Amino acid sequence: MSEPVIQVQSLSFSYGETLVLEQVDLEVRAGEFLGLVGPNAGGKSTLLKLILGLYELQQGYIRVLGKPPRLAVRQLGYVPQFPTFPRDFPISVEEAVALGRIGASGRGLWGWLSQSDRLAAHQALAEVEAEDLARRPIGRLSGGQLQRVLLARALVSDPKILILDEPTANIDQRAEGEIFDLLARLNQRLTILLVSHDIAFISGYVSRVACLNRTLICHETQPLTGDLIHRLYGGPVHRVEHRHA
Ligand SMILES: Nc1ncnc2c1ncn2[C@@H]1O[C@H](COP(=O)(O)OP(=O)(O)OP(=O)(O)O)[C@@H](O)[C@H]1O
Repeated sequence: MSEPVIQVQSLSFSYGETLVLEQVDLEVRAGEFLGLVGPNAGGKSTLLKLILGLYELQQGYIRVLGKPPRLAVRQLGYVPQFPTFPRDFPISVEEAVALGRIGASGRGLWGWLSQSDRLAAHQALAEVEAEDLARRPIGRLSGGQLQRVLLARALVSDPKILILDEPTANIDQRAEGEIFDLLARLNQRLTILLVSHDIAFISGYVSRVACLNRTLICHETQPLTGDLIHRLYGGPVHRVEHRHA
């Protein structure tokens, strides 16, 4: 079995008085394509942000590539649920993608783009089949095109793990299929952790599904059953046995 690249143990997290993650254990192994599913407000984005080192750990243990999250962040590519720049930001696609590299390198956001930044941006855009968009203003993209560009921005720093939060929430089914075909290809060289609401759709692509509704409800390799989905979205929340391949 391949080595674990993300290890989460006994993780609990609260916003003020509100407990949103309780005793979560999760392991992602090198080469996996793990789908993290669950109802709204189940804590999925919070778990991703803890893995990315964006939030301070309160209780429990996280290691990413064997290191505390903040020390591993440059080896992670992140596609957030909502882009962090406004759509009318006056920059080109090429510049927006290259900014992903500047963030990862620790240089200031407004450092000049070097020739190698531009080259890396073009390579990342080629990898997501969007090189033709390089000169386009970032505000003039369709939802599907913007998602590709955000994916290129996550790839530009040459990460080992790709983390995506609902990457296809606002695009049509055809564009969604194209993005997932692309992710399946990227999974040949990268570990992927992806949050989604759509269990039925992602189960055709992912190698494993973990279900989160405050606690980790399942950690499956088998197809999801109606009973499990009921427990996840409808019934009372309790932990069930984790099963590994
Ligand atoms: N910065 C914050 N401050 C306070 N509460 C927050 C914050 N971020 C999230 N929450 C709350 O924590 C809970 C879990 O939110 P989170 O975004 O992690 O869930 P999610 O499973 O990703 O939801 P969704 O599927 O709707 O995106 C929700 O009740 C949310 O309102």
